[in-house]
Amino acid sequence: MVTFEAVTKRYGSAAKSFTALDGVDMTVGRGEITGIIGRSGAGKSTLIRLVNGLEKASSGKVIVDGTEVGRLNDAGLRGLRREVGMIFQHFNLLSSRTAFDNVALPLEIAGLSRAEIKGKVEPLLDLVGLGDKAASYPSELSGGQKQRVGIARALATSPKLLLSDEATSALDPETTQSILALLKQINAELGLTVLLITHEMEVVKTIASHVAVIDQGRIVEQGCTFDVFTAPKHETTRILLSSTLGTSLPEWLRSGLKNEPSAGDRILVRLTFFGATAFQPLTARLVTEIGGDVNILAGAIEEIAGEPFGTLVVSYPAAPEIIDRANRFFAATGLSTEVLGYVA
Ligand SMILES: Nc1ncnc2c1ncn2[C@@H]1O[C@H](COP(=O)(O)OP(=O)(O)OP(=O)(O)O)[C@@H](O)[C@H]1O
Repeated sequence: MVTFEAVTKRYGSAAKSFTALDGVDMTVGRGEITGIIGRSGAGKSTLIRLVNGLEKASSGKVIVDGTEVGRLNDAGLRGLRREVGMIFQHFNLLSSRTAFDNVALPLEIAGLSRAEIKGKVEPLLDLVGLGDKAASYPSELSGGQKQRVGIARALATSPKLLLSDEATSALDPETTQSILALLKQINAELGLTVLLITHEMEVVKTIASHVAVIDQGRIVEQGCTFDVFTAPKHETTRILLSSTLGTSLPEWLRSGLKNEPSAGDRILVRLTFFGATAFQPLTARLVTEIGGDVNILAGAIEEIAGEPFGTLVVSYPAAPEIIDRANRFFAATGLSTEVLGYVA
């Protein structure tokens, strides 16, 4: 649905330019929800603004549904923006208009009659759960309700693609979840492709089937969310994920970690459970296997893109025969493990 081919975007003059995107190659599959994550200033907004033609690539191609955005004239860009809806962090509603009239705005601009507009806006307000708020002004709505109006407005022109620019960043966690559920529902029911940018890993983990990680204007990693989140390859991805998944070590453990064991030390190992191993009582078997002296130090089970994923940090004596027994057990069960270090 969207393809970036060697896209570079420079801001400023030739004499003093800043490269915001640097050779981006990326694909957003039709009907999928794709998340782009990255730190502040990584280039996320620039990337999304290239998709609806608010910015122009300095080189390379951005292709949306077969059309190269950089080649469109003004009329072409207006057409593109009817095909590409957008929602924003601060909703961008007109405070002088009711919920109904905010959703109606793009249809008024497109020249539809009042009856046609009514026929479109009412079902959209119902879809986003605001059928009874048509006459309310933005000041009378909660943040979540305002974003629902924003979503209805973005859908008014029946776009094929929805861009979301930090759409849940101003919302509390519960409201965030309800908005994400709505986006997921719209994606499933209308077959709408969704491209969202966020600095919240939780958002990507909850709804995106695919993810791209951007760092200093470059895509450093991309793929299925489950694969990228459970086996991140790039350091930036690991850092971004460390605060979200139960994969980070508590400070009290991290501060005492050594690279080499001394006599009597314990080894710290992170076990990762997913797929078939997620539902087996492997920890209990590990305890039996190595003779009982296993401590569970940290752990979490969560869902990534709808699949269970668990991590557990355990320690046991760093004696060679015990490490051997544990390693044989890990190999036999297919558990994914990582030695984190040694503690006294
Ligand atoms: N119009 C502009 N002129 C000059 N530099 C710009 C312009 N827009 C963005 N930049 C710079 O390009 C870089 C990428 O900005 P961008 O807004 O795309 O990042 P971002 O990942 O969306 O960040 P944030 O999450 O903070 O919004 C930043 O260093 C920013 O300062």
